[in-house]
Amino acid sequence: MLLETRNLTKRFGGLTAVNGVSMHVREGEILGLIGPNGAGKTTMFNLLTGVQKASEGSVHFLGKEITRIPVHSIALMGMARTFQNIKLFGSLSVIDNVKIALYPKSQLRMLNSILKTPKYRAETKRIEDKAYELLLLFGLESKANYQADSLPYGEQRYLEIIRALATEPKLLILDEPGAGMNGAESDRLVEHIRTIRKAGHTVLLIEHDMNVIMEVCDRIYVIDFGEKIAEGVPSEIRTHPKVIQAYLGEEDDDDAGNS
Ligand SMILES: Nc1ncnc2c1ncn2[C@@H]1O[C@H](COP(=O)(O)OP(=O)(O)OP(=O)(O)O)[C@@H](O)[C@H]1O
Repeated sequence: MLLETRNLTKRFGGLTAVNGVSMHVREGEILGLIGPNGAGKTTMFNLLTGVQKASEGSVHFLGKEITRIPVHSIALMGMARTFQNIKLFGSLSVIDNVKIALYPKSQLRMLNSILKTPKYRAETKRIEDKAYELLLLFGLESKANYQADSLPYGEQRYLEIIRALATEPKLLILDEPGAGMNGAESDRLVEHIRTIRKAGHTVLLIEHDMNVIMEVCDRIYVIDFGEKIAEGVPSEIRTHPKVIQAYLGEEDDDDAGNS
């Protein structure tokens, strides 16, 4: 098992944001975690990535308990994430944004770079090729030399995913990747996530948007009021009475808010 939570619980004072959630992610799958507004998705995400610490229960990654491990150590173990807010180097080119993410794994050393040794040149070429290969996955290769913040919103979010992939993570966690995208952008997102899976990556997708999740996930967990209310393949989730109830309840809330 790549990632596993056992009875994970997080309390904020009197409020239990996540309540005894057990879930697992298998290698090579695309797993979805969904739930209506305030269900506890962000809190789950923070517990998995180490940003917040559990009140009870545990998180295991690659067979090791990581419940109390600092966030940067978890990242070094191979858990990569994207952020809800775009965090690119906006004034740099698209390809330089990818290259920066590739450097920590590269063999470049200061001396090699000063002396411009053959090893340095070979490694620079390897990074350039790898960066193009990643851009190609998302159809961004023709925009490699554009300034990153000149890209449309959806493509900036794709670039964020590419940067996370560049670190060659064992697990990629995408936090609401479809948020703020228009219909065409989120359709392309679905295609790109499928491409990532074909390339052998394991993805945990945390989303509010049911459509994106239903299109790409192998399995789905649904939480509501901090508790797991359903798990299964998309067809099971789509027709699950508790899921329908949770999302319909949300629509009712929205109606009430709008009237
Ligand atoms: N730091 C915090 N202190 C107190 N309460 C919190 C904190 N973080 C989250 N909560 C509460 O925990 C519950 C779950 O919130 P969370 O943000 O995890 O839900 P969510 O599913 O991500 O919601 P959304 O889709 O609206 O972002 C909510 O009632 C929220 O108000």
